[in-house]
Amino acid sequence: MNRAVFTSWADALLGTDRNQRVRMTQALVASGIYAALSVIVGLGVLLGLVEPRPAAALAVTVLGVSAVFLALIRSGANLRFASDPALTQAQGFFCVLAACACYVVAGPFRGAILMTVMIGQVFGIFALTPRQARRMATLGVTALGITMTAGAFWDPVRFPPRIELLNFLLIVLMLPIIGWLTGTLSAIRNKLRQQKVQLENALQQNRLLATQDELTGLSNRRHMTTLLVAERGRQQRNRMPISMVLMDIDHFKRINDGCGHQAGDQVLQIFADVITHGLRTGDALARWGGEEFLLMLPNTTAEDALICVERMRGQLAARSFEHIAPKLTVTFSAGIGVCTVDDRTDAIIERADRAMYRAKTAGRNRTVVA
Ligand SMILES: Nc1nc2c(ncn2[C@@H]2O[C@H](COP(=O)(O)OP(=O)(O)OP(=O)(O)O)[C@@H](O)[C@H]2O)c(=O)[nH]1
Repeated sequence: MNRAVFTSWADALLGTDRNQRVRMTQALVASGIYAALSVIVGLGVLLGLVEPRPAAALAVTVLGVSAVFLALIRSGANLRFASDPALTQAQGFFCVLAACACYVVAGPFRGAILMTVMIGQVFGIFALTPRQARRMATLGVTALGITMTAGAFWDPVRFPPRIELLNFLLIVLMLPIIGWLTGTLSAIRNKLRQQKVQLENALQQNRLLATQDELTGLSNRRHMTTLLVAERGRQQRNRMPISMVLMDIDHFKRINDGCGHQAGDQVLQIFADVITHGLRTGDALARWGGEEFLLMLPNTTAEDALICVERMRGQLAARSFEHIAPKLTVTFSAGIGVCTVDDRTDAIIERADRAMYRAKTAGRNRTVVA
């Protein structure tokens, strides 16, 4: 069978969702084990060791219930059980009941049936918490204990008490050990999952730090350089001017010295917030240095950039800084450089920088076009 045909068959049988495929595969393996068990019990019938009617009833019930589990998972109905979507607890509970019934039906080879309960426990590794694994082991010991005691009490010929006692001791020894192993493995699995989430978060944080300024959340200088290169690439096609605006907060040192470094930080954050809110899609603002910001306005002439910057000046003037320090006002000086297709980016930023310094020397709180 070629690969594409195999994949489409696998998709039809298991579904396409990754988690559901895992659950479906596990339920199919469990069904396979029940089917194999039914065949072995059937052989017991052929060999005259097992009664045919109870064996048939057991096989039909076990395979029927397995089919129900498969249908629940394949249809997605299992997802309604948010705490255990793999239905592991229900399947484990059913496995214990099936093993008890099989133990009664199996006749002289019932000792071997005890292994099926253990297999049921091992399936718990995939989904049970350590507590649930212990509970499942306790359920197995209790249910089989009751079955063996009842057999020895009511039918001591078929269930000789001494053999039942030995079988029970075997179960008492094995199930708690498997339960403990299952619980330990499941704890390791949960820890690995937590570590994976922590690693993903740390990676995401690293990615942000590589492109963002931590204080203001704006693009950092490095990221802005990447954005500039990309925009210059687009400009080669659309041949529109790009305005570069350097903005510098006025007398920022006084704010730091008079109100404290923390107040200075807050002013930087508010400044970034006000300017960001005045941007169109495609515009970009970066923290270029300490209290210096670079604004990139694609497809924008110097006249339009000036209008835009003066609008931002008005928005900043309207913003209150009283909660940081009484009577505190914040202004900025800006220089605009316009970049055409043939200009070098760094030359235009330098030109905007010189224009910004002219705005400073001319009295601050103004914009100068280079
Ligand atoms: N709070 C705070 N201050 C910063 C940060 N980065 C740079 N600064 C300060 O920003 C101040 C910049 O001061 P100057 O370059 O002298 O300029 P200025 O006081 O703004 O004066 P003009 O630019 O001439 O209007 C310095 O005191 C820096 O320490 C920061 O992240 N947080």
